[in-house]
Amino acid sequence: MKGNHWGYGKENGPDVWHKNYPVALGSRQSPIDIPHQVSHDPSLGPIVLDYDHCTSINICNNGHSVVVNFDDTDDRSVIHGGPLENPYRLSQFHFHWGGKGCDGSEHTVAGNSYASELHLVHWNAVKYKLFDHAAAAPDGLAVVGIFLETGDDHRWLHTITDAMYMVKYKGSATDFKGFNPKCLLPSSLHYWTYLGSLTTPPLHESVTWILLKEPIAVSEKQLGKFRLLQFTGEEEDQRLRMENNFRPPQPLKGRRIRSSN
Ligand SMILES: CCCCCCc1ccc(S(N)(=O)=O)cc1
Ligand SMILES: [Zn+2]
Repeated sequence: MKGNHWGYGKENGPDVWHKNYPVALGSRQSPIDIPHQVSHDPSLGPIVLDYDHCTSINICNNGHSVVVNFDDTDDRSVIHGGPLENPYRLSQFHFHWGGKGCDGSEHTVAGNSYASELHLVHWNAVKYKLFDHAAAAPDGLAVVGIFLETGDDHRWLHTITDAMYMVKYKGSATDFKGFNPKCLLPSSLHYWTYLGSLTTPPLHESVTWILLKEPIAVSEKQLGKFRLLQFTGEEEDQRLRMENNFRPPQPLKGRRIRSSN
């Protein structure tokens, strides 16, 4: 049996990650709860997502989530503005979700969870040569978080859920070209922002979080397709349904959360 790798089960879940990743008990961990009252910062400009020339490459199951990877060898898809001092390159996006009828977002808003949370992961290629370097630096990453709530079918999400049959097992991947994540954005780009961390090991405290206030609607049927995925590989005896792959909110430890208008 391979080492006790981290996961979301009883034996290897968020409550024990600190054993192998002591930063789990650090001072800028994510996710967090966004309280009712957040200071509005008029100096915070709008976030700009320049994804018109983005190039998606593939969709894969990494044993923790379903991930769509992008070509980030140049500045073809970047975000800038808002709290960011540089443009940050889009590297990948992925989701976190719950079980049947259970919520699965990572961040919560005034104690309320959403059904799921989409993370658009970007890195500071101005200051760092490689994603892995940026992922370990305090100003290395910028992740845009979008809440998913259950409602009508999402007109563009089906292109992702339809591909999930091809990546059911951990370690599987398939081509996924021509997808522009702009189609997953809500109508308003109003956001909350704070300094935090990766929400999975290695839990590096390297993320400027930008959480969009407005959720997008997806249907229960579409969410159900996420749960066809498995944490386990095709060759493993255990068949573990991929669900509840979220870390609960962590202590704020005095951090300021700012709100765009
Ligand atoms: C040195 C390699 C680090 C790989 C970090 C991969 C990763 C990216 C984003 C997130 S999340 N859920 O905070 O958006 C978690 C993990
Ligand atoms: Zn994530």
